[in-house]
Amino acid sequence: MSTRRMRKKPIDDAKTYILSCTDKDGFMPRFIDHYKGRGVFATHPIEPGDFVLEYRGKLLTQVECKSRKYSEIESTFLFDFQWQNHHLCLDASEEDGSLGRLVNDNHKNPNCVMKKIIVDDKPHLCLFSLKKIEIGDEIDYNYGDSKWPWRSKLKKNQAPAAALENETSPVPQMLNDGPNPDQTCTQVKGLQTPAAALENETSPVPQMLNDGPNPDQTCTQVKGLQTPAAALENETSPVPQMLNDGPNPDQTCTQVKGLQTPAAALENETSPVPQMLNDGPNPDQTCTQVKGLQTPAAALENETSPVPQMLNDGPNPDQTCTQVKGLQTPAAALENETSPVPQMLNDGPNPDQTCTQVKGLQTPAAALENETSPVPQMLNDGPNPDQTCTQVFTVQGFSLVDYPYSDETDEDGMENEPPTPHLDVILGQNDIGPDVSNHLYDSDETVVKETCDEASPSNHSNNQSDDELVPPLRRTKSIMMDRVQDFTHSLYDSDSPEETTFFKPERDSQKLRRRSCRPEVCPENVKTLVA
Ligand SMILES: C[S@@+](CC[C@H](N)C(=O)[O-])C[C@H]1O[C@@H](n2cnc3c(N)ncnc32)[C@H](O)[C@@H]1O
Repeated sequence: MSTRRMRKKPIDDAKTYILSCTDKDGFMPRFIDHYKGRGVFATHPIEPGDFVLEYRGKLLTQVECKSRKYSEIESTFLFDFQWQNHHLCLDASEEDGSLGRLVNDNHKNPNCVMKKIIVDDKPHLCLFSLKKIEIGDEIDYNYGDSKWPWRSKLKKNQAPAAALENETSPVPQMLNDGPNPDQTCTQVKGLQTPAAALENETSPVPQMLNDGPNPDQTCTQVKGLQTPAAALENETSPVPQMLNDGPNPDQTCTQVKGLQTPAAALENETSPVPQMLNDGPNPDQTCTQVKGLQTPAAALENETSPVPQMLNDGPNPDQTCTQVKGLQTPAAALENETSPVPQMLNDGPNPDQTCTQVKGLQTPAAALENETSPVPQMLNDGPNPDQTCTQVFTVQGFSLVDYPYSDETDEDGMENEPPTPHLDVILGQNDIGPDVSNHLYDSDETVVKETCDEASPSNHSNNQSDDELVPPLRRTKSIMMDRVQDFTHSLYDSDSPEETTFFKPERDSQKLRRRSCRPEVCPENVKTLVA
């Protein structure tokens, strides 16, 4: 008799983890180097087509996303995509301990691809493997058609200066821990449904290790998103107004206020885009972290450190003690072998912290700042393509450093090439691996069928075309979801050809920044903090 365990359908697997708001077992974050930062590595073999990780974060409208101010580093955690004619952004800039956000870019030979998965009428971004992934392999995927600085070999022998960046940088975000209450409404609900419970029976994901999101916050959000009452309220809008009540008053009052400035309010009146305005960064989180990042000691260390490689594998201990413990200590590694839920041991952010930051992000001062920014902060149009290209290269400042691990050869001619047309990306994608659809599974069930009710208000798209809402350049930078369909359409059809996802280019800063050790990934910081 065969003892072979039946393989769970990848799509169901994905849903399980989406609903439980946990990461799958079999992956570990590890510090790679000062340029690449952390990466995610397989600790178990992965079959082609397998669900890998969710790219978790806060689901925002692009309008809201643009109204927020992100640091350069934060910006690299923004993932724009389209869904049902809505232009959304997954903001994974908060260090919530999830692994999906730590997966690095590989545009040449990625082993994973991002897909949209709809659960409870809400889109999620998930990585699926394109090929067999062995233990020890780094998980990666193509960030999209963009001249990401690390793809080019540029100036050499210029030492990066993270310390300088720390002095001037507006609060890198990757420090805090604990699940973001904004994110998990649906997930929390999902955790408690019988269906989820059943699914979890076959899942190796224990659910109860963390405190989880604040139920009050979550309920409100879920209400906002899903009750018929909310739909009624939106009589003038074809799209449900997913305006939640905002965060716990202790936390992000200012931010919520900031989000609801008259301009935003006007926008909301006419915008067909669901207003998934959640409450931004958790105020609790970043104060300590920021402190941790900006202490003179840390700065000095960054300046003088000869870049030790591989000493640690995770975030700055100052920030995420619990998280680091859970995720990254050797003990945690062992734990990971037996426990698939390394993420949820901590207890969320401290409400005291980021009020100031949040304020700073949203106050009129921030708006003024935007006025002087070379990057237009407009509602739907995003940056001018030209500006953006420059921005990608100059704002991030990567071009200043010798990126020793560039995966681009000089022959690639990336340096002087204009942004690759979208079509090239699609074609390029065909090269990234074999068609693995046969290895997946054959399911008649699609995520969309399962969760997207035709009558759902969220399906009432406006007449505006994508072109009107999304600037062409963004498209050129997008990760085309549909290219994934080559091998995944047999799985589900949650993507429509026009739907795209892509990371945002850096938008806010005008300065050339240099960077080396990002504090949250600096081994020396970890050492110091651990000591
Ligand atoms: C979404 S984050 C990925 C996690 C990141 N490595 C970290 O430690 O937080 C994107 C950032 O990772 C780095 N990165 C991603 N892919 C890279 C690559 N192929 N080479 C070098 N750096 C990369 C860049 O700094 C980029 O801004």
